[in-house]
Amino acid sequence: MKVALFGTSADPPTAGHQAVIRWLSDHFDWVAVWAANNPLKSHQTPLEHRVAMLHLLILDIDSSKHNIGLEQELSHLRTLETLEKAKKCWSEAEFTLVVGSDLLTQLPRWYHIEDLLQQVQLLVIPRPRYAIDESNLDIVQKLGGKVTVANFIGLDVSSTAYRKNGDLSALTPLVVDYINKEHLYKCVPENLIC
Ligand SMILES: Nc1ncnc2c1ncn2[C@@H]1O[C@H](COP(=O)(O)OP(=O)(O)OP(=O)(O)O)[C@@H](O)[C@H]1O
Ligand SMILES: O=C(O)c1ccc[n+]([C@@H]2O[C@H](COP(=O)([O-])O)[C@@H](O)[C@H]2O)c1
Repeated sequence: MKVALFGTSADPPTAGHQAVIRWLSDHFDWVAVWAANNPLKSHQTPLEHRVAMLHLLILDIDSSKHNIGLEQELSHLRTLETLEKAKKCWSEAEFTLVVGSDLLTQLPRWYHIEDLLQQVQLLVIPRPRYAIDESNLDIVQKLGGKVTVANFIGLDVSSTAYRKNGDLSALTPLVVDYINKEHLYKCVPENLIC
């Protein structure tokens, strides 16, 4: 059984995350998704809201395989700990850690990255504005990464584009409704309540 592991800070989750998850659903037996805090970043919204938005984002995906799970119990600051939890859930699985190409430069700073890379396949999703640089790939491979680059290009949207510029095209309607209902991200230009 091939399990894709896709963690996100989901602050907020975007149409870009949704497109990645949809693509993973077509290519894996099971897609495990969770919202996590990132020890290398600060977050604007409490994790419980980010989980709720991620749930709405996944609900909206029409997957004929019904193989997408919001596996919030996997959430941890360190992906190595997430993997340990995943191994308890799916003892016979082959795990593929999924990251966008922007994370290639960050990965070497992750906790015990060599241990992690030894135990998973690494799938990199090309992302507009983050060209895959051979030297970054090389560094990850030297750390033991068994890297595949997906034949799928992510959307040109990001959580930052919403937080900083109020780019609503980054978000899906259910997530926009949730943000409005819960009065989140009050300082983004679109919301004008700061
Ligand atoms: N549009 C996208 N295409 C491909 N991968 C993406 C896309 N958006 C996010 N990802 C990947 O999803 C994972 C979670 O990303 P994250 O939640 O940090 O989104 P983000 O838009 O980069 O957020 P921020 O702008 O806050 O840094 C990372 O591996 C990231 O590379
Ligand atoms: O293991 C680590 O040291 C580590 C460092 C930074 C990020 N991560 C994980 O990477 C995933 C993507 O994070 P982000 O902030 O880019 O959405 C998420 O599951 C984080 O918990 C993990």
